[in-house]
Amino acid sequence: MKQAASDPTVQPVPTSVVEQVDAADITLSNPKYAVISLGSNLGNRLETLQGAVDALEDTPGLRVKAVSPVYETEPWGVEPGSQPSYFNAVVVIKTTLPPSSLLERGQAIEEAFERVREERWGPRTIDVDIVAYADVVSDDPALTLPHPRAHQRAFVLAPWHDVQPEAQLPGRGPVSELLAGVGVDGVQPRSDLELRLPE
Ligand SMILES: Nc1ncnc2c1ncn2[C@@H]1O[C@H](COP(=O)(O)OP(=O)(O)OP(=O)(O)O)[C@@H](O)[C@H]1O
Ligand SMILES: Nc1nc2c(c(=O)[nH]1)N=C(CO)CN2
Repeated sequence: MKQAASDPTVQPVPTSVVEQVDAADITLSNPKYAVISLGSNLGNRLETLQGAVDALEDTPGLRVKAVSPVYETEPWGVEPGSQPSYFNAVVVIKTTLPPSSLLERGQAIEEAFERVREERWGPRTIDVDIVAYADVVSDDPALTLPHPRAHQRAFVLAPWHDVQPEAQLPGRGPVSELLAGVGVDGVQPRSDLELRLPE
């Protein structure tokens, strides 16, 4: 209902709030694709990855569009043999959540699986990384987009390439070329295992 300009109960809405609401409206009517990397090297790795896929699909404003094959991968960035091997997979989603809310949701899923942060690149029940969000490029340390190490990681590029062979990593180029550059050493498809796309 339109209020009379002289109505003393009507407070002006600050411009910053109007901008935030407008931004949220645009996001809501304009879902974006994003790519999420999942990794686990502690506990029941396959069950944990499936739990993370299901938790993503249970998120309001988020639909899982594709789930990659499962790979068994050598731990990256640490002394060889110092950690159990990982199971890795990539999930393509469509979402109305802004990047910051997607990060929060990923961190809540990590907490739900009792991930403990002890050392950099330490073993973990589950790691949920945002590889890319639409064509957003940002160097914010709290959420760097695309993920700052995704282009160096065969455990991200190989499963992503399986589900989106034509994909591009914003600012870095075609996933197929990045994968050819890093090679697939230490990254084995586990075709005996499968993650389910939630119904
Ligand atoms: N694209 C991103 N996806 C997830 N976290 C990110 C991203 N960019 C920045 N971060 C920040 O990185 C912090 C550390 O994340 P995390 O503990 O998962 O790192 P890690 O998985 O051990 O290592 P890596 O970042 O190399 O995968 C998070 O608290 C988060 O704020
Ligand atoms: N193989 C493999 N290595 C890693 C992984 C991972 O998911 N798979 N995650 C890391 C931190 O995100 C560090 N190293």
